Amino acid sequence: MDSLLPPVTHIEQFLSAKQQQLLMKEVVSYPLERVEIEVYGKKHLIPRTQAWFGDPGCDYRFSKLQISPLPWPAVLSRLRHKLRVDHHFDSNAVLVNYYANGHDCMGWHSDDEPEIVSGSAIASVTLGAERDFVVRHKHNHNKVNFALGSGDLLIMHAGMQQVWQHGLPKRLKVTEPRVNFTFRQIVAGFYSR
Ligand SMILES: O=C(O)CCC(=O)C(=O)O
Ligand SMILES: [Fe+2]
Repeated sequence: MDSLLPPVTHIEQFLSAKQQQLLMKEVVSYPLERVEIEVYGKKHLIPRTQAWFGDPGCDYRFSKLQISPLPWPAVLSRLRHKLRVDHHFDSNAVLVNYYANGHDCMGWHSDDEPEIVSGSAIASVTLGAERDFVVRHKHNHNKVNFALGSGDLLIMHAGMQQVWQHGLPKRLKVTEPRVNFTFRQIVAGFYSR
């Protein structure tokens, strides 16, 4: 696969204003954490906070940390259901990332961890401040920018993670928070035996 465009679908305003409001209200109660990760032997605090929700057994490994899922909160569970109904998108876990302002960010990576069902799609829902989500081809470095606004859905289709990386660069002029939810398909029990 050596295409010019990444295999993604961007659906603006997937969530209504009311749905966004309900979700934002719930996010305030999430136990968001700024975890410490080790990169090339050096410890860093991530430039954002996060929480991991999912079905039992859907553990996730982040740097050297193994994180067990918290049970699905009500509104997030409804959003998972809406993805299934509207887009036939099945997931059993979601990573919530909270970017307090444009100083918070996420570096280049692919969502290709071994506990993710190989070749599965990932659905990303955004709330709050609009931010650029940048995708680049692993080999030819072709870059594509998606301005993700509040309520938008971005589906990264099967096979994308093997060929493309993505990241959320700093945008120092942004003063408002942004929340992102990446719904994933995890191999349940991957780390428990
Ligand atoms: O915040 C975003 O839009 C990206 C999040 C992401 O790439 C991830 O959670 O792996
Ligand atoms: Fe990602």
